[in-house]
Amino acid sequence: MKFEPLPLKGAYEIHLERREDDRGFFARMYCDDEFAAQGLNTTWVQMNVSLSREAGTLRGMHFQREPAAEIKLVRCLRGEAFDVIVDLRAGSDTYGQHCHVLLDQDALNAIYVPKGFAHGFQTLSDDTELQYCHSTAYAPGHEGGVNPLDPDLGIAWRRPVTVLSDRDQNLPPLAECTAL
Ligand SMILES: Cc1cn([C@H]2C[C@H](O)[C@@H](COP(=O)(O)OP(=O)(O)O[C@H]3O[C@@H](C)C(=O)[C@@H](O)[C@H]3O)O2)c(=O)[nH]c1=O
Repeated sequence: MKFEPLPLKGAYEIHLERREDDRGFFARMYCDDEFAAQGLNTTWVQMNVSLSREAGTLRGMHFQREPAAEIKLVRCLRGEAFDVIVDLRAGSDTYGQHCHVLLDQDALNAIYVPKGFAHGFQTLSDDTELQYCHSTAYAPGHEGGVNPLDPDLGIAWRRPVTVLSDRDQNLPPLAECTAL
């Protein structure tokens, strides 16, 4: 596995390494030892999958507050997604800034999202499936979000938004979010 730091401190793009042979390939998706050596989380309590049928679907920007703040490890199992994180950490030099990774079934990559970030994505192909590992259990009472279309965030979504849940349409702008 290769850990490539993203512009926002603590976040990484992770590249799985293929061992190719005439049958196909083998790759390690997660490794306690390698994550620990990078100082990353090694305790995952929930694994989720989502399928978005229509290209252009947008989900986000989501987070959970303490005491349920979570770290996420996100991969694309099918299709392609423009995956974005926003730094909402109190006192962070990069508060309010975002960065992205193109998650792609063929690229065999993943994004590591530290605590204190909002996360979201837009699908770039039909029937895109994302898999998440979470460090903390789902806690609806501690969920929060920031509006993915807020001009103050300035996220250049890759295509017209085709599907956005009612909840996500009504998320508050960055200016109304309190730091995490
Ligand atoms: C996130 C989650 C949702 N649910 C339920 C609640 C609801 O009935 C249904 C769909 O939930 P949502 O509308 O919140 O799904 P979705 O909008 O896909 O939420 C996800 O968005 C991306 C961007 C993330 O980063 C994830 O952590 C998660 O917040 O699934 C669970 O049972 N467990 C969970 O862990």
